[in-house]
Amino acid sequence: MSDTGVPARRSAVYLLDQILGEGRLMSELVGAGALDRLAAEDRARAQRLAMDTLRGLERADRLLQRHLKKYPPLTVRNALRVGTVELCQEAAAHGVVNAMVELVARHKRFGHLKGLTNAVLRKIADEGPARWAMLRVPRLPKWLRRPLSEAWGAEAIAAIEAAQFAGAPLDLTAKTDAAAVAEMTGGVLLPTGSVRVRDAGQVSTMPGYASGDWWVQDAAAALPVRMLAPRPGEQVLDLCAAPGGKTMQLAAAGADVTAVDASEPRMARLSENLARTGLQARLVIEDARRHQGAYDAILLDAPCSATGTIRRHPDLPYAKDGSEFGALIALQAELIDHAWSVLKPGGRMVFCTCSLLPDEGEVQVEEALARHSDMQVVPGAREQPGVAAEWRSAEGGLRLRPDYWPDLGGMDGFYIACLRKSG
Ligand SMILES: C[S@@+](CC[C@H](N)C(=O)[O-])C[C@H]1O[C@@H](n2cnc3c(N)ncnc32)[C@H](O)[C@@H]1O
Repeated sequence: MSDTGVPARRSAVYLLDQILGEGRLMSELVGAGALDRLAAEDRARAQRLAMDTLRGLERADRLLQRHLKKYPPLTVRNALRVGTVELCQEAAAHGVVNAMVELVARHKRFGHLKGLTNAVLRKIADEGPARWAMLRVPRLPKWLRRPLSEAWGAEAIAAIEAAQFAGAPLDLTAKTDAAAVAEMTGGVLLPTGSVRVRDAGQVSTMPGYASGDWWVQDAAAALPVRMLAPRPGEQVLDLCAAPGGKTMQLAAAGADVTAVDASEPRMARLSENLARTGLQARLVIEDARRHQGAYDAILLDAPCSATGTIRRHPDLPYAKDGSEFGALIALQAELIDHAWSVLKPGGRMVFCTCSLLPDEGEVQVEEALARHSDMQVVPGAREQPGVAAEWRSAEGGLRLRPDYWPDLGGMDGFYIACLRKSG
């Protein structure tokens, strides 16, 4: 980080302004170059500060409320929030306060609020850390909490929120030898075969990254391909493939993979990932609903609300409001129906989403079964190493939640079902 820490903190505040004020996603902002002018270390630091602040936003606001008669403009409020979260996570108080005061002082319109920033953050430095620990685990915004509570119950939501507040470790999928990857990265081998690394630094400098021995993939996200169980030489279609975590698993298993995705920039990342890992797939940039062919097996990782990934993407509940979910659910059904038309009789398809909403999982499969008389669920596909019986859902799929594996550090929320077409 730069000496003063001001550039990283200023960028963290900018990210928060855009997420909380404009409803933009962190990935969109970073992809559009919001952090390009920072040094690599500052880029990582800015993102970490913004994400930590979003995870702790409710607590930060409660502490700040005590010292503010009225809310300052969003940028200053966000500077106070970042400072509060840092102070309560035991960063050196003088560094944080000085950096935040300097940042506000240099602001073209709000420079006059530097005195307020200084006074408030000094009070937070004195009493904030002790109070922070006594505040409740931050809750999801109501628009998302309500449907999730209806689906999983109050106790589960509290556990899911605790998992989201805790954040996520780094999970890796090995190209060939998971035990060797655990050894080289200092990680632990998880029951399902992924490798988990705690307190990982910069991914690209970790052992085995440049040589393509592994790729980053949450343990839950690694299960759909295990359930599809691709065989060497099989014609496998990976629909909605980018950036390619599952494509690489399919290719590493020896399948003949066609990867389709509508997004050119995301497909460029898939291409880079294949080059780094020395794996091969045929890449097609097109709308999956137009893709033609006849495949032995299909993996459909459909676009969804991504509500299962909030541990890693705490911006999502703030940038979104659920208004686009209806269109996503309709698109998922269209994708299932089209994928089914390019699956050979006797073939199998795994449908999955990184969502916690049953409408994007269990219900989607129940409705697909009603539309397709030649579709059956393959409940046996769930019998994978490390997969617990409690994760099984009634219609034959697998329901994964962030509050599972509490002692191991959780997992992303996912829904997965393996479907067979009558032969
Ligand atoms: C959940 S992500 C896929 C993640 C990927 N399977 C992996 O494991 O890395 C969903 C993808 O669907 C793509 N997508 C959305 N609508 C699409 C469509 N109509 N046709 C093809 N791809 C689409 C998005 O570009 C995005 O890359």
